[in-house]
Amino acid sequence: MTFSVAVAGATGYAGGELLRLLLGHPEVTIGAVTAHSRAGELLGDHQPQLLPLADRELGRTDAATLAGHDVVFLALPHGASGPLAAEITELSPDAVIVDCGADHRLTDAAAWQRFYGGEHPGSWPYGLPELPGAREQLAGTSRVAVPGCYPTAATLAMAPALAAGLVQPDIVVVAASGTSGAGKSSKPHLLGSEVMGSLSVYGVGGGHRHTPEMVQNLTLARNAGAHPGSGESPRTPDGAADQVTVSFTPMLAPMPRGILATVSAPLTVPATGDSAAAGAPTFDPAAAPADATERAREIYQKAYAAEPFVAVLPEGQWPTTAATLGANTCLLQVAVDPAAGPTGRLIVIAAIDNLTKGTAGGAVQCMNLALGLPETTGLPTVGVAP
Ligand SMILES: NC(=O)C1=CN([C@@H]2O[C@H](COP(=O)(O)OP(=O)(O)OC[C@H]3O[C@@H](n4cnc5c(N)ncnc54)[C@H](OP(=O)(O)O)[C@@H]3O)[C@@H](O)[C@H]2O)C=CC1
Ligand SMILES: CC(=O)N[C@@H](CCC(=O)OP(=O)(O)O)C(=O)O
Repeated sequence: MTFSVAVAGATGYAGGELLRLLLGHPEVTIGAVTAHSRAGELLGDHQPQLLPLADRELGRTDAATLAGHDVVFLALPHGASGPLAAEITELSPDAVIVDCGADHRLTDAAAWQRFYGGEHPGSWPYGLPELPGAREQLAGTSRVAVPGCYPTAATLAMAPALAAGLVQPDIVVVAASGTSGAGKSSKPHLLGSEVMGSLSVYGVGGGHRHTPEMVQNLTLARNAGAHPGSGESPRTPDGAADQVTVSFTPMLAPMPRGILATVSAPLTVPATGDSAAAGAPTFDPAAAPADATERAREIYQKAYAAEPFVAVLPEGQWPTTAATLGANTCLLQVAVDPAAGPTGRLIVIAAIDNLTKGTAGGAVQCMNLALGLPETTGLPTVGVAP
């Protein structure tokens, strides 16, 4: 038996990548493919890379067209998926709905209000299976909120260090993204002549809407590590004070896809090995390797040993976006700068393809979990390099 899937937003970048992956998925058949301004046109006119679907007519993005499928992927602008999901559910109560947009990612209504505005649409199970507890929530779910692309890279980069108590909860993220992250609709700052041959920043000073998502994920990772049912008390009696802080600076890189993130935080224990420093590490510095970078590598290798899509590269190798293109992978490398600040600083480099592990690949990974399929079904781990 195969599962029928529909893709709303099939003319967009996320929709196109979803269809590329779904065409190679052995357990699904592709049903409705829908669009907004291009409804009624042929998919092949907008996604020429999807040759087997070139003659498919684009349907309208409405509940009637999307109902009757086992799975519906929504790859629509922010705000469009909440009401549509409710209408689809009325017609197809058992459908699995996977939302690639931001509408259902945040649990904190105040953060939603501040960064997105309008009424908080509520939160759905968060689609990053590698986050503590998430895989269990996603198994058999009928709702998935696919993470933002930058939060995927930043969370995978820093969660193990926070969970292990290796770093203080004071995180700095600087990440460069390819232009497809901004979607297909033309924007003046994304014209070829503005982007080519130039690297630029935006959302500087805490203004980017992915900041609260990173805070949410990294706080969860830290707390999961701090007291994972061991009877240990939380680090502070006041839950809010336990929150991780994130300073995030995004950059636009002159390339179509890929994210390279540099994520760093001060160590809890000085890199030189003096264990009398601030923080309450759950790892044992006395039993860990003397070299701080080696210590960090050990924590990351252990954290991701069983993860099919996250790899800590061999010592001396650094992640590149090219090595992840088209693959549902996140490549990591860690280093400690012992001279940075009083304790030294952990630096983690993460590379993903924003459209694959950063959106559509992550979405298919979650669909697999929701449907009870092996998590890796239909997902490439081999990148297209150079
Ligand atoms: N690009 C990325 O790297 C990532 C994207 N996402 C999320 O995925 C979603 C889609 O992004 P992306 O593919 O990049 O965007 P695009 O701009 O490339 O595509 C948008 C799609 O939505 C359709 N659409 C436009 N307006 C409406 C509307 N009012 N109602 C219904 N459908 C509409 C478009 O149809 P038509 O062409 O017919 O107008 C098109 O199919 C967004 O929520 C985005 O935040 C998440 C993570 C990363
Ligand atoms: C380069 C670029 O512009 N990237 C997008 C993020 C893409 C993404 O993850 O999207 P959503 O949160 O919108 O789903 C941005 O910074 O707004």
